[in-house]
Amino acid sequence: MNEQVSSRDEEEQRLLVVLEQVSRRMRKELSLLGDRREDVVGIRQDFWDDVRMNFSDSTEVGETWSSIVQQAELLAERERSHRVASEMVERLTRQFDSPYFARIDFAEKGGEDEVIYIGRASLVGEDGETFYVYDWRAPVSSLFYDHEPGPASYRIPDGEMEGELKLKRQFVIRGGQLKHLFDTSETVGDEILQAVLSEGSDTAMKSIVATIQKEQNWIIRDEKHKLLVVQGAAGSGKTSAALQRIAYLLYRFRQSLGPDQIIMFSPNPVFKGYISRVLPDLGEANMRQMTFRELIEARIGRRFEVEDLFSQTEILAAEDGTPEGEARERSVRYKGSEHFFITVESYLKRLEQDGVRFRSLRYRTETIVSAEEMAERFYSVRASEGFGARASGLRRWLLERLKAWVESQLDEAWVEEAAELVDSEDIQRAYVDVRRRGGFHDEVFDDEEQMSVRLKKRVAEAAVDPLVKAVRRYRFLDAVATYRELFESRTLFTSCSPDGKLPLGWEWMSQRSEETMGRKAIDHEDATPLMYVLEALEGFRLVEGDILHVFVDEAQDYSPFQAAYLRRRYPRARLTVLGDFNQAIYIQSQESGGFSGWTRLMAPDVTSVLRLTTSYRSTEPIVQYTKGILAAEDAVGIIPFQRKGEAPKVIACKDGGQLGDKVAEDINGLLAKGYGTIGVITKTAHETGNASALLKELLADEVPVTLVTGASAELPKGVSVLPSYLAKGIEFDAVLVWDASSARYGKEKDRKLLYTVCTRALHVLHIYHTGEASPWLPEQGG
Ligand SMILES: Nc1ncnc2c1ncn2[C@@H]1O[C@H](COP(=O)(O)OP(=O)(O)OP(=O)(O)O)[C@@H](O)[C@H]1O
Repeated sequence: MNEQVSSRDEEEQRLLVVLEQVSRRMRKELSLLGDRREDVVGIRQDFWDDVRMNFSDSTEVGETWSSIVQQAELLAERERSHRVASEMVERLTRQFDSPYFARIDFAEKGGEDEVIYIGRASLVGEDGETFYVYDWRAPVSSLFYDHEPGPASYRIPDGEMEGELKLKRQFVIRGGQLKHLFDTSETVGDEILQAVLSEGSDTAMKSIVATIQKEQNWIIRDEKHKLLVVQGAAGSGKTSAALQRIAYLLYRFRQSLGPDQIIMFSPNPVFKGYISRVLPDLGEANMRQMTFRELIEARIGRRFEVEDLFSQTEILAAEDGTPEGEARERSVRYKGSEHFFITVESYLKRLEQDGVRFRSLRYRTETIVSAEEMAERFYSVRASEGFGARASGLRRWLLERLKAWVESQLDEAWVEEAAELVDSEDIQRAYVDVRRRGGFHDEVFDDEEQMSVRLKKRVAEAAVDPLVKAVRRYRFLDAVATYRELFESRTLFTSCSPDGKLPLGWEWMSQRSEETMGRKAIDHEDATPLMYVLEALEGFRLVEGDILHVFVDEAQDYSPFQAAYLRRRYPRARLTVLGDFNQAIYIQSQESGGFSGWTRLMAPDVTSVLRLTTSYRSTEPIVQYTKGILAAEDAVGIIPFQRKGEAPKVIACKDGGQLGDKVAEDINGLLAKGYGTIGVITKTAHETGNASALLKELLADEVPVTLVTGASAELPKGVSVLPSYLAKGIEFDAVLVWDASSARYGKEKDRKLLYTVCTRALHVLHIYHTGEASPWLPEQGG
């Protein structure tokens, strides 16, 4: 019997032992769950029976109340333990399917060999001491990811545990059956990684626990740095590593960190849906997810019409080459820059002395409090108190002024007249009010008088109610006017700018802000600076101090200004920032080469910049081909993972009609071959509409064609037609590029966009074009 066969037998035996343990636990949990479920249902049904309802006097009411509270608490407790038990059952079900994926034999220095099995979750025997399986996040498990057999060590709370790694074995277990077993000398065996990567893609991302690579493991387990910046090639596993890192942090700091204290910034709603299954599959709850757009909407979207990044991109593409387009592009680049951030910062410093603009409180034509009075009050508080104390002081004072104004109006004719006209419901309320205050007793004879005062007061209060609400929300600060001032006064701008200069095109920007903000429209490039000014004036009262980890994916697409804003908004958070400068497709961040805005956010000693170079997503021919799209110096650090596949194809078409026909034919062929997800990627949303309409016409009804828009949150199986910027971060079995002609992708700035589009492919890449092909497509394609 050779060694491999005997170890297979042994492992099968051992698997049975583990599965027996899992099923024992399962039986126990299920019976507990059954009991608890009955409990919960029982309590719900008897809830009101067991509550002693008695409202005859105040003591009885008190007792009734406490018996309600008691029942509710009991119910909550049972429901909580019911939830915990059902989560446990879910976990055990997953464990029954595949309890572990690796084994390591490790001997501590001078110690015995220890056999350790590693899985998605740990499994401890009923004695509480036998570790059948270790969680992949346990300290000892890092041996599996970091080392080959030989001398090895792993981190423990008070140092390093050194020893020798004697065996490293990988398993594929599915449905409780041992499918494959490999002993490996590589860090993590290529066989399994090959197998995983050759699978068809799904509509949602999968976890990579069993095949995490060494460099990825560093990202996942880093605890030392406050700012982790990862530059990684397309498909190198940045997003995967980020999600595994979240799972790791939730495990490592489970006493002090919850999923609601972690926030992930995603590039678009489609991506949000795409990654939402990974953490639940790992048995953890999802972190909060947001797009930067949602942040803007929440902060200023209710009051203004704020342009989004996608519309801005489409407009810039449409106006490309025109003088208007060039001026706009310059403004977009500038307003995202660090130069502008510093300018705004020093403007804010000046505003501490003077210059904040306010909005008067007016009722009809009467000014209740003028902007000048507010300014005087605001600046009467010492600057050292900060904007926050000044603004909240002013807010309090304004609320009092509004109250006083209500009192002062009671004898005014407009109030008296309006009070005569109030409806019966108001009279009723006034009556209740007066009664509550002790009115309508025999000895009191001014009830009528009181009623009338009450009614008048209600009238005056209702009149200023919108003002009170606005003051509560700090609307008296005119952030827009304050911000616009920077583009109204040349001398003001130059005095704040770090080099004392106006940016090129300042006049154009000045005119533009008059046109847009004058009609309550905010260009996307103004949204973050405006938000920043607004929040600064309010003293950053809405900063989210409870967030402890912020993850930013596709970080190359954020402007330095946005990076600085996020840092400010989450002051206590550690940042994990992941991106690829080769995929910087938005004008707003191209100036900074994609990253400098991030790497300078924190001090160098708490910052770590890491690189991921191996590209796992695409086959080797696709990686080699897409490297050729980039400038030679940008393509240097991209290494394909060796996985075979067909060479990408470039297909010339006579015109749009022929292009549609050929793509449709291609789709039929690919579906027949079993490819589950096919992405037809256009440059802009405008083309997407046409392409999907055409394909729906050409393809049989049963072929599922979905038009993916900015609002979609789900990526379906079958054929998705989507614009380039919504394809960010996601992947398809086959990518069909819709019209990569030189007319569409001819400029230098289209190069990275084309690269981003083509790198979405796992197995098949077909590039269609009409007329001349994009100059960025490498020769060897056809
Ligand atoms: N260690 C790994 N084991 C298995 N699969 C992996 C591993 N690392 C990455 N992959 C796979 O490679 C693909 C790309 O990963 P991911 O989306 O995380 O890369 P990315 O760097 O964020 O890509 P991009 O920047 O192009 O959006 C995914 O299908 C992922 O599952």
